[in-house]
Amino acid sequence: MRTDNGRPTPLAWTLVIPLKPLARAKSRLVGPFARQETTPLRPSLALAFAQDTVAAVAACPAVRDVVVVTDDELAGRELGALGALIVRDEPATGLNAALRHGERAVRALRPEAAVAALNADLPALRPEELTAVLDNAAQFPRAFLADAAGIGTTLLSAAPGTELAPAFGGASRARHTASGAVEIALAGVESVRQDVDTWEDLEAAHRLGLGPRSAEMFRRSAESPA
Ligand SMILES: Nc1nc2c(ncn2[C@@H]2O[C@H](COP(=O)(O)OP(=O)(O)OP(=O)(O)O)[C@@H](O)[C@H]2O)c(=O)[nH]1
Ligand SMILES: C=C(OP(=O)(O)O)C(=O)O
Repeated sequence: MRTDNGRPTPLAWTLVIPLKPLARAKSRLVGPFARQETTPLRPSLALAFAQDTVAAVAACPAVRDVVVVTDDELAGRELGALGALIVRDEPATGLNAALRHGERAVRALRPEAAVAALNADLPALRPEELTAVLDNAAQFPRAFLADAAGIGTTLLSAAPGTELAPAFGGASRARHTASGAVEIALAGVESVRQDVDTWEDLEAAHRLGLGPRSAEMFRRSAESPA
């Protein structure tokens, strides 16, 4: 479809964001608080990352709906308060099953939706960089963005009428390429690539500029006694 000025009509996207139960999330995130085995900081960091991710997605003009697939009660409440629609992780059989379930829920509600899966651990995410990625993705039936490490994936998109066919987890960049998805080759979208699994990732996201909730949790974590 084209607008009066001849440009293609921008797609209205629905983003599907998967989130593990917070108590099990971010198991590789070992920082200055590492020896505090029972620390509540790791789940709180995971929640803060998800809140900053969802807030940035909700502020992106290309996005119509944000769907979070999670069984976590607290996260469901907090992310719902930011405008996300919460879908229970009914399959409860891992990340890709959760994404397929979220995609089915979206397509039942909006059969013509353009859908993109996005990780919940992008605490430096900037709406304008997400817009650039989605505008680029709109040219292809399926597209993906590699993570900052160049091994994984932070976003996978599917045009209306195309299945997402997610293959996230570990070295998913190669799997998404092999599946026929087009790799998005954009510069200047570091905030969409910078997922946080380790403390070093969190420091890298801090250098890019963390969202407010993650910045506060980063400060508290860094000050916490080892
Ligand atoms: N709903 C749902 N989301 C998941 C599941 N597994 C992972 N995720 C989410 O998928 C994204 C990438 O997950 P991972 O890197 O595998 O898990 P993580 O908790 O972020 O980190 P690790 O514990 O270090 O693996 C994050 O947004 C997770 O919360 C799952 O089984 N169900
Ligand atoms: C799930 C993924 O991310 P990570 O395991 O790096 O969090 C992925 O890149 O497919």
